[in-house]
Amino acid sequence: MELNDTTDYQLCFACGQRNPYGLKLVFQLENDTIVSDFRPQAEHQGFPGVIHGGIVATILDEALNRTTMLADVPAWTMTGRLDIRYKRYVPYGPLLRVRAKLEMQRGRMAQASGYVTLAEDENVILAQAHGTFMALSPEMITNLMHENPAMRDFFAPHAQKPSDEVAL
Ligand SMILES: CCCCCCCCCCCCCC(=O)SCCNC(=O)CCNC(=O)[C@H](O)C(C)(C)COP(=O)(O)OP(=O)(O)OC[C@H]1O[C@@H](n2cnc3c(N)ncnc32)[C@H](O)[C@@H]1OP(=O)(O)O
Repeated sequence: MELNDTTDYQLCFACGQRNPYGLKLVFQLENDTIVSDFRPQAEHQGFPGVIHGGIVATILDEALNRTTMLADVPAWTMTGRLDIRYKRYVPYGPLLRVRAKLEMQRGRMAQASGYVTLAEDENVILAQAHGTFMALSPEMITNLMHENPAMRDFFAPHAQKPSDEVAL
């Protein structure tokens, strides 16, 4: 199962390795959870020494989103709802870890939860989140593949063969 974009797109703000302004997160599967370590840069601060809450939200959003790849029917999803509790300020300096798990999937909807912690001690929970995610519609996937042929492999389980493709 491919958790990271290896196509020539790679512009996602959170995970795109070609996005010069992005966070360049790389995800791994670990015991049914999605994990990524992240070392914030100076530009990710809000208050001095404090990582901006929007950056923390992005990390959680992206990790929770990835858990839908662990569903019985893996799917790429859009975030419908994201609830975050910022428990402690996220410090600029130490390596951080985000870990997320799939809570449930029903039809096109999935729910997931996760944490941002210090990488060296996952007992130090800095922020936690719960979210609802909706599988991309077949029409949206077809459009994405039409506009970005490299995504065909990425979405292969859902892909229509070229001969099936409807004129857009
Ligand atoms: C090569 C590939 C590379 C890929 C790039 C790398 C990966 C990048 C990954 C990036 C990841 C980045 C992540 C991002 O940044 S994703 C971007 C941020 N999110 C969005 O832009 C989403 C915008 N909203 C929508 O598109 C639609 O509203 C969605 C898709 C969410 C639903 O619209 P849809 O038309 O599908 O459904 P419906 O409206 O008919 O509703 C049907 C039912 O579904 C349930 N429901 C619906 N909404 C919610 C909700 N909010 N909470 C709870 N439940 C919800 C509810 O039961 C509802 O029934 P009812 O209650 O109405 O009766």
